[in-house]
Amino acid sequence: MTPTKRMKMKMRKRKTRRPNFDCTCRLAKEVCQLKAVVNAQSKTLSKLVRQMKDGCNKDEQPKESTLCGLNPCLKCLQPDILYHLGLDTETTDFPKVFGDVRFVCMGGTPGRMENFAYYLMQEIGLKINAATKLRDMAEAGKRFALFKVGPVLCASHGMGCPSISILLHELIKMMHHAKCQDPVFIRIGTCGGIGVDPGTVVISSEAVDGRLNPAHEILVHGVSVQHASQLDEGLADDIKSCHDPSKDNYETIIGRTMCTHDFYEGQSRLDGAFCEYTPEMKKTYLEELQNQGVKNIEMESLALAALTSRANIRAAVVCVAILNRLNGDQIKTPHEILAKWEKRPQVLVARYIRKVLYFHENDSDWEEPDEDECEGEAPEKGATPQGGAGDTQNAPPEEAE
Ligand SMILES: O=P(O)(O)O[C@H]1O[C@H](CO)[C@@H](O)[C@H]1O
Ligand SMILES: O=c1cc[nH]c(=O)[nH]1
Repeated sequence: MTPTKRMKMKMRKRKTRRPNFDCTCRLAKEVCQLKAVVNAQSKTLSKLVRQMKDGCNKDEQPKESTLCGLNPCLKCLQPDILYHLGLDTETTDFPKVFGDVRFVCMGGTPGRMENFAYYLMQEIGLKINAATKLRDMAEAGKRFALFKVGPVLCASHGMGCPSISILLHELIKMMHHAKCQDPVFIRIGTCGGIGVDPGTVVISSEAVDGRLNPAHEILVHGVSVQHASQLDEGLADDIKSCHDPSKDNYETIIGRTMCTHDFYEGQSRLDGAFCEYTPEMKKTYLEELQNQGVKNIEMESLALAALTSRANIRAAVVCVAILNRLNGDQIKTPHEILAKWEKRPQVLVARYIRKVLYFHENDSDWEEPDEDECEGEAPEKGATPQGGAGDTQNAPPEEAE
């Protein structure tokens, strides 16, 4: 047989085998996915059994939350009404419903946070089947969206410090009433980069205002009050360590974040409805920010940093830069690319949460699942989990970008 004939026959054979191959591959993936979920759940079960054995005589129910510095009058509010979340302490048993919360993740839009909740469900092994539906727990408040995935709350915060402040007051009270222990608050968002490539993930070391002052200023009784806006350095490092340069084709950096109360003039844009400065003045200002170690600009970090540190809550801000402000103001990147970039902070934070939930110092069998075997993006809401051929000991397979 001539080499060309042999090749043609091989190709024909390959073609006829393809449907079978695809089917086996899909089946194998589904089996692995299921295996991983079962593994993750049996892990949680063993942990519970271990806790039961270890701590039968211990008092398991904490008496108070670990939060501090809160309003002393909270105990007099019976019920306490969290108006914008549409929840109150009379009709909801906070310790029962929210007592297990360990992470509170926030981002600007309800859609992003709903997607993130579904993604997390899969990543932390709580997605039993593709039809699992999440309920918006703050629907009655008609302001913010709130989803709960096991120990993780996912909330939308709208735009700007006034909006996120209202959410934070109510979430912090929720953590207090629910007697939560050491909850960690993380904002996953978008930002304008300063001298960084679009698509880069910036984790904030601290939040500063337009004067580079690391404080969130509010007016109380007409008097200016400033609250320090430090963020948790260790947490920022832990989240950064979840970036894997060999697999993630983008950079993750830590730097100062400037937080403004406006997207246009506050961020020295030239494309707002009003502009009373020159392009040269803008250039000088942004370059000064860059010289001072500012890596990005967004609009909520000051309030988040200040309110959480007042309550003794560890917090982080993880944002993807959707443009480099040194190169322009308008966001021209196509929507599909923006949507891809928006998932980068989510993937990083999901990895961090998985690590905290599934890694126990005493466990010798911790094994990061092999991401090479998992293909695809973080899924859209309600989508069937894809990829995940990794057979893991502890956690379900992780979706890679
Ligand atoms: O991507 P999100 O979380 O909405 O955050 C950023 O995007 C909004 C401006 O477009 C501001 O809220 C800013 O902080
Ligand atoms: O430039 C930007 C982009 C996103 N969010 C901001 O606040 N500014």
